[in-house]
Amino acid sequence: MKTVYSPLHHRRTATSELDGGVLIAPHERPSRAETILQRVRDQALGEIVAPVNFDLAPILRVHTLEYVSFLEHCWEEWAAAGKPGEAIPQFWPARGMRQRAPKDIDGRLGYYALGADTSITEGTWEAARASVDVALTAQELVAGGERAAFALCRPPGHHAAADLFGGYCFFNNAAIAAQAFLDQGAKRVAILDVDFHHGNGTQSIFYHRNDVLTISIHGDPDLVFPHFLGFEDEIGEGDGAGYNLNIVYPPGTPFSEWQQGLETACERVADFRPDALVVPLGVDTFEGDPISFFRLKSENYLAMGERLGRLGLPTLFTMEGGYDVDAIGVNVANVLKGFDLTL
Ligand SMILES: NCCCCCC(=O)NO
Ligand SMILES: [Mg+2]
Ligand SMILES: [Zn+2]
Repeated sequence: MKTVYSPLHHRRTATSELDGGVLIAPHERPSRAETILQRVRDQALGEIVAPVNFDLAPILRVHTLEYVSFLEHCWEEWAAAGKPGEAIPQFWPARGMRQRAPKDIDGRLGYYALGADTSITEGTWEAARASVDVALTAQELVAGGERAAFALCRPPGHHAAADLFGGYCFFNNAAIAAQAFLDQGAKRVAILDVDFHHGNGTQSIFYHRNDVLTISIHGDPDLVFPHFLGFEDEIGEGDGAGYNLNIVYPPGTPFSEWQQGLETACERVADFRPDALVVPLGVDTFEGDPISFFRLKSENYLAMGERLGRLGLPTLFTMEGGYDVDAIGVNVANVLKGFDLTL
């Protein structure tokens, strides 16, 4: 399958991530994308394609104008305020306070952030836009007849909601691509998130709709980020009731357990009869991942890809998490290889 990649991901090179009370070198770093790209090339998985540049219209089908404008101008406002470090939120509209975006940049950062783990830096806007272009270019390949395409997105997207950033995400690449399928005539799209973390942004974007089925298999939010969404009783609301499925697993879950969730998810996708499948592909389910607690092994990603391929659907993969940089290339390529075995 083809891979879409943009070197503009390098414009997102943050130097600080708040973790454990200190600022660390971010887990979500440029070497992740470069390692995956090298493995895709070494394995000759398919052509590497540069993205087409899209305007804001597809982004605004998912994200609010106020939020997009905040992201575009945040860094310049932060720098103009004379702040010494990277733009990191400190204050939130907590319970009992007014849920509105103030004028001050500190207040605006907290209003639009779901956590303090994700800084905004000079170049973040450009990299996030390019990551959307990568996803939309891959979506066009699939809509144009390719059985599957891999959007090597960086920064990732599945934690980003209509007006929220965090968990290293700014624009929800997978949601924007899913909406593009619908805007081009698809009746139903399924999103099956295999990242270790709950795709809270994706869930909330489509929570009241029945034209997008959102499924996520992830670590128990009672024990891990995003902490406040992703529980199994979240099934959708209104027209969307029954069109959201969360499958939650505990620490130490091996592939033999995890794949039962994948089977449940795939059967739900098949029942939904979508015109396209979007797979937010995080490989932080890996046993060596530094911030996660599942125990998948590299060879398991072949079986993961093969099961997804057996759905027989036009499929778009969007890169999400995975922070064992030594293993990320092998693990991502194994999903794509396993998928291609079913062609
Ligand atoms: N810094 C808190 C954890 C962020 C998780 C990022 C991720 O991999 N999401 O899928
Ligand atoms: Mg997931
Ligand atoms: Zn993740």
